[in-house]
Amino acid sequence: MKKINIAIDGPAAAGKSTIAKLVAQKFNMIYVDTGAMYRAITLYYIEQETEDFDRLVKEIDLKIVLDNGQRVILNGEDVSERIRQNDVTQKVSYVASKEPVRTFLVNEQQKLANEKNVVMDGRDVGTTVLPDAELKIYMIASVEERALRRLKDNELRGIESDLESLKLDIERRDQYDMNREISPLVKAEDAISIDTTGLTIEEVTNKISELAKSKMN
Ligand SMILES: Nc1ncnc2c1ncn2[C@@H]1O[C@H](COP(=O)(O)OP(=O)(O)O)[C@@H](O)[C@H]1O
Ligand SMILES: Nc1ccn([C@@H]2O[C@H](COP(=O)(O)OP(=O)(O)O)[C@@H](O)[C@H]2O)c(=O)n1
Repeated sequence: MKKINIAIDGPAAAGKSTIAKLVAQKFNMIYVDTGAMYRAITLYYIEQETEDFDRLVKEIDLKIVLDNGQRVILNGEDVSERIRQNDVTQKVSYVASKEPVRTFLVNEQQKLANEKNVVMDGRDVGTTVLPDAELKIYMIASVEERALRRLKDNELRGIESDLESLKLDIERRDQYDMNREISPLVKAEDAISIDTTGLTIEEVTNKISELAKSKMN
């Protein structure tokens, strides 16, 4: 079987990470959550209280541990759970729109995918990080369904939220991500769109697995 890279992009809470993780497990590939990397820099931004993004990316000590899921280590501390909190979610799209932040992380992500065999999810993976990925998916779902899914996620994680605010937050973040100047969220021309509204996790995983198999042969 041929080694390939798979890029999964799309708006907030469309199911990208859930499906990317399962597809990676199925084919013994490495799963990379690029959103978590933007979230980690955002946490550092909140802690440092500075708008000097050049300084932030120079100083940051960010380690991505890629075994069995992904752990994010910021300055020696595992922040994998912390970066899901509301304060980070509120600011992440702003921080992710800054040029030094994007240049730094795209470079890190390209290094992670250098040997192929990764399933990487985010907003600009198919367009910017891995434009040569063998399979590109653009995953969408209705805002209502995405907000409901995130509500359940938050309940499980013990994060307080309500449906209406989640819907507003998802819409606001999508608008910001789609309209920023540098590598905005957009479907790559050669990406395959999958609308997961009303589909089960298994159905989406199977669909993408079939596509992946056809690229590996
Ligand atoms: N068909 C589906 N595809 C993907 N995720 C689904 C589906 N149905 C329900 N979910 C749930 O929706 C949530 C999606 O969140 P996540 O994978 O973090 O999305 P994203 O990475 O796009 O932000 C998960 O809790 C997952 O269990
Ligand atoms: N490749 C990426 C991944 C995330 N991001 C930014 O990081 C934010 C958080 O990404 P995420 O994947 O954790 O978002 P969720 O949909 O999981 O909440 C997004 O809203 C984008 O602003 C990005 O700009 N480029």
